[in-house]
Amino acid sequence: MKRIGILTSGGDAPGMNAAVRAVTKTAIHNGLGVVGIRYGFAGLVAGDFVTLTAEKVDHMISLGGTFLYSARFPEFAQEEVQKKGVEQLKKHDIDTVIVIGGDGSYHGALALTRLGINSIGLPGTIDNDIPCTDYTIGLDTACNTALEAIDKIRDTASSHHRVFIVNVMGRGCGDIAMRVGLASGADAIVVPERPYDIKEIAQTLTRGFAEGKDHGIIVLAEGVMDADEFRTELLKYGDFDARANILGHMQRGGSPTVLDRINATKMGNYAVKLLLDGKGGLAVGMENGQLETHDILDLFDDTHRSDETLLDINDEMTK
Ligand SMILES: Nc1ncnc2c1ncn2[C@@H]1O[C@H](COP(=O)(O)OP(=O)(O)O)[C@@H](O)[C@H]1O
Ligand SMILES: O=P(O)(O)OC[C@H]1O[C@](O)(COP(=O)(O)O)[C@@H](O)[C@@H]1O
Ligand SMILES: [Mg+2]
Repeated sequence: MKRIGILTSGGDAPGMNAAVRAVTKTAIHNGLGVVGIRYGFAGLVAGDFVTLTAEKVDHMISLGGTFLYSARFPEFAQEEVQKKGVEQLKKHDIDTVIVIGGDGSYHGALALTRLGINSIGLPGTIDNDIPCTDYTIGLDTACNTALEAIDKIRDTASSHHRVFIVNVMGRGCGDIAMRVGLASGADAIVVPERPYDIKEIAQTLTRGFAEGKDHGIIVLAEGVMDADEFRTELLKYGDFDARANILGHMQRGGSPTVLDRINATKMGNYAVKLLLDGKGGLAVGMENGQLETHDILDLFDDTHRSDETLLDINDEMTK
């Protein structure tokens, strides 16, 4: 093993830079070279490579986004395109790759391993939608950013006795909504993982206002439905003023939290050790704070399991 290539792919996530830094510093400590591949799999195929040094990654631990840039490059699903990527790696003496991204990016990591380049996947996505891990890099920062925004929305909601429907990211996964819903004291958390009764939510809020409540917050996962559509439906059954608010891409930015920095650093350090042991085709995850690995192939047959106890607790306090 000579040189590790590292790339970030799919949606960016706070902590990706911390993971790249950890990989670079660990690799250098072990006498290996590290090459940053810019723009995800698109840059891999184009040969957009940059040598990483300890100095280059030194201050990266606190920066949001990804300094290697990211891309969505669906063409990488085609084997002939993957082979072009492998040619580029061979040309640059890179024999192993670490891919930081979500479930889509793991397909790319597995394809590289099958073509002879041992690759390890690190879970870099705010969505927390990857099977066999209860944490993904960026989740904690995204939740804190959304929480801060909801706390502010609550101020204006109270002043005007309004209900706010706050749409948070997560694609088909409700984990961000479950976390920030509970942490913000939402009146309802609406996620794809669990059926909901919009009439019941509206009636509970109407009753709350009648009893002296001065605002309402509904945290809506983006995978359920559009926030405006939800508002229209809600107002059919409720007697109150309501506004819809989409938090959007702000949830992907910002300096990573302590948790995201520590976990990204642990995962980056671990990924290099796996490659040094000759491993490939593995995804690094975390369960109950402990690092774990799973065959990427097994992930594709599995689904992510959310901590639905958060919903149970919220339901018990709000219904
Ligand atoms: N089936 C696949 N085979 C190879 N590469 C893939 C495959 N699916 C996705 N990718 C690569 O991973 C990238 C990121 O995937 P995407 O689903 O957009 O985000 P994420 O990895 O964050 O879930 C894609 O743009 C593509 O380059
Ligand atoms: O940045 P885009 O292309 O608008 O995509 C938005 C999507 O990306 C995410 O922010 C992150 O998703 P991935 O990590 O799978 O790329 C989702 O929460 C959201 O649905
Ligand atoms: Mg994804």
